[in-house]
Amino acid sequence: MLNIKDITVKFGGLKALENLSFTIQKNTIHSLIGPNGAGKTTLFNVITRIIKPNKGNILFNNESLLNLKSNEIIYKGITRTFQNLQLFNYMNVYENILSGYVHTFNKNSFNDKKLKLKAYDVILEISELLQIKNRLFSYPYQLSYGILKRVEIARAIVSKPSLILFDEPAAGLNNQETSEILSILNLLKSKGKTILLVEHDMSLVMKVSDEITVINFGKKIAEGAPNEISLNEEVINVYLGGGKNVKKNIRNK
Ligand SMILES: Nc1ncnc2c1ncn2[C@@H]1O[C@H](COP(=O)(O)OP(=O)(O)OP(=O)(O)O)[C@@H](O)[C@H]1O
Repeated sequence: MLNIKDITVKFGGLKALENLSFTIQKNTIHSLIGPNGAGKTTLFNVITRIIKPNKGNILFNNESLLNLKSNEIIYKGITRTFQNLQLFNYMNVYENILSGYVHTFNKNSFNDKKLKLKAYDVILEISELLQIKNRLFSYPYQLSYGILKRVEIARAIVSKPSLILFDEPAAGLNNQETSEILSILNLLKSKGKTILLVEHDMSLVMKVSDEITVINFGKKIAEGAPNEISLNEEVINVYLGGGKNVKKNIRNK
């Protein structure tokens, strides 16, 4: 479904990504892991056309994404969530979710009653799925971080994308909220979605992933199923074996 082909991104003298290639199969949960600064968010920014790579290509269903502008990606069926919440604080939950849907409107159809009703139906369906229906008219400052994460997911899926990029959905969440994220990811997969997940919570990654790609300093160092990755010596050395992430994993178990 998504072919990342030989991507290199340079920031001045720093190679944030170097000849990175991997493929995400349709209707799978594919995780991208690696230490801080490995290049994970940079790859999300390349896929969503925020950053232009110096080299390589990204093919989505065999079509290059590099010919598109950032705001055209959604029409191809690709959406994302952000590492730090990017909700509109002056909008209520309904309006925030609607902001992920308005690309189907144009300036002549903004007052079209039928379209508004359709948007209402879709938002209701999505908010029911994510169990935030009773929060639709609350404002972000009134909600817990866990609920806000779900609102952001609702906004990302309201356009019915086929590929969703999740940038650290469990960051800052407690165990209960993290297990809700696990259920949401599995639910989306059961509905036919394909997911690219960037996440530091290894307990979540190991439980939810079909395939894992590991990068370090912008280069792929391993790829495989969770059981293979958790036994891979290089991955253990550079990422799983010590420091901050291990502490995080223990905290999240
Ligand atoms: N706009 C930029 N300008 C210069 N350097 C950047 C820029 N964006 C990222 N970098 C650098 O590129 C490297 C990769 O960063 P990136 O944010 O992609 O890592 P990451 O794997 O997502 O890290 P984390 O797990 O901490 O979120 C880092 O060394 C970072 O400092």
